[in-house]
Amino acid sequence: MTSTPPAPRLRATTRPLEHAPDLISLADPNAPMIWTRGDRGCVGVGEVLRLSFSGPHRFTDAAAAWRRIAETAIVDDSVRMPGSGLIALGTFAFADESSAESVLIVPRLLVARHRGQAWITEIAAVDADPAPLAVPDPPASRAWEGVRFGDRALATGGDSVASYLAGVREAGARIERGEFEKIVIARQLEGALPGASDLRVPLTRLAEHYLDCWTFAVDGLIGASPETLIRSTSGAVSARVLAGTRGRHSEDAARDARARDELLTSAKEQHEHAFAVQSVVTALSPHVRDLRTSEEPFPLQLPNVWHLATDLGAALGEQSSSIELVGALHPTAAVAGTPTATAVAAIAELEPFDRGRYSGAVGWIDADGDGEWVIALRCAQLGAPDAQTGARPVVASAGGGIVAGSDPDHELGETVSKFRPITEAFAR
Ligand SMILES: C=C(O[C@H]1C=CC=C(C(=O)O)[C@@H]1O)C(=O)O
Repeated sequence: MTSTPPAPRLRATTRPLEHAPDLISLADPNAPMIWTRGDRGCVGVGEVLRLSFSGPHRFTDAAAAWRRIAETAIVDDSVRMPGSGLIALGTFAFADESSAESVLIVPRLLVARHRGQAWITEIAAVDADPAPLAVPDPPASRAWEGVRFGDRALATGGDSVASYLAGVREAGARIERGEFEKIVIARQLEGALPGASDLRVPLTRLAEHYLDCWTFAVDGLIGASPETLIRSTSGAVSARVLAGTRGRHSEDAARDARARDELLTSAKEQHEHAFAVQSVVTALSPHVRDLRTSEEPFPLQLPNVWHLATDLGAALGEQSSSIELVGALHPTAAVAGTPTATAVAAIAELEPFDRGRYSGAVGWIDADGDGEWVIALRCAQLGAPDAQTGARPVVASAGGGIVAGSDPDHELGETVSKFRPITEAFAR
């Protein structure tokens, strides 16, 4: 279960920078710590504190541990922007039983920008010597040979695509029998990243192509997610719910427009989307006031897919930190199903792997508990380097919502579109 060392007392000092540096270029090529979207975001350099959590109480444990650290910290912040002062980046596993660690990491230096403004934060134990408040030089470029992905070998030795299709068919049969209404079934790809690869290459590609997504790298989890689980800033809360997908046809404008219109008018996709919105509204309602949603689902255009999207806004009704809100919302019907508990139990039965952090949460939290968290989608997890070759395993995951009438082959095609951000970013 969760194990946390006694929390050191931290000091965080934030000062403005005259120029906004290129964030990704400053990241550690081997272990990048990045959170960025368009002209906003931050890069962490070095690590002062790492807290690990696991099991069913990982969110409440993390919220409590962070509250203790924030309460005793000395924060000297002359910038006062979202993401200035004391910050931790984090990633949380999908399943209560997952063997993947959930972590909060406090970087030693954090360089951040928000539109035209930029700043630097130095964080250390109160009794440690302060580091200079200067932007470090970008690390030298390294090689990039890329990753060739293939279907992930099953522990049982079977065919992973056949196993995915069987899982989708079985899910459909259970929906017909009335066991649940919606379930999200995923599959995995795997590859090997050569030793000494520069992970700033795939991160730059993700950030440049997926402008409506948060590009992230936290503890080896790398991706670009379009789905905001929760953003909380000074009492205002927002979220973006996605469910319902069509692959893009960027080479053929008429076909692409048909795919979008089909998505908007499909009763099945609207039904699948409604489950996801309802799960967020139900989970968020006890924590907020004045909850409002966009009138109708709108088409969100990404380079690889169209999604049905609904934006939510509300006022925070009580003193919940952003991690507590993540814990209340997770897992939404966009990654689990409806009803939640039945769907989660069936996922454990029908998917022949531990999802790890895929479809969990990734984001950041500040000393006031404010933060931004997305659902960890369109992502891959890097493993430990091989002792001899230095190569690291990379596992990518993608899934889709199954409702009454879902077609297994269509669902398989949808996962191919959802893998594209990762397979293309990690290509040679
Ligand atoms: C589960 C995934 O996507 C979710 C988010 C948006 C649309 C989805 C869908 O249409 O099925 C999924 O609910 C994934 O990308 O692996």
